[in-house]
Amino acid sequence: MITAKELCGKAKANVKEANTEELQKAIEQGARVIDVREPAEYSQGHIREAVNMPRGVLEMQLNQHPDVAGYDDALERIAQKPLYLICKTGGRSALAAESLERMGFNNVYSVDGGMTAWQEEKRPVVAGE
Ligand SMILES: O=S(=O)([O-])[S-]
Repeated sequence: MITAKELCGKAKANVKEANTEELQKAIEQGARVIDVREPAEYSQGHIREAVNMPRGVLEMQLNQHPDVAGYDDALERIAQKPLYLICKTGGRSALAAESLERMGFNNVYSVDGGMTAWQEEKRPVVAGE
């Protein structure tokens, strides 16, 4: 048996991580951001450019991302740009990144420190849906 913290630690060791500085630059360059927290957490404060797809449904909903929804090759399209996953502190996003890598995505980053770091650094957030 391992704890959730250990599970996340193993995932973090397996995936590419980015810090908030790198995320901010990536957003400026057009990268996509998916916030994998639950809707109630997202609505309390999120990055303006982030689309909410909770970790529990991410793999199933990815082809419905607003940038690619409706295309037969939605997943191939979403894979064409770097994808940054963010959660509260970087645990769920690492698990989610691991899963997307298993689906064949190789340009996926988990944001280390998550929204906690983003907000501690006073980077901009918006509330609501
Ligand atoms: O997994 S978590 O960092 O959002 S608590």
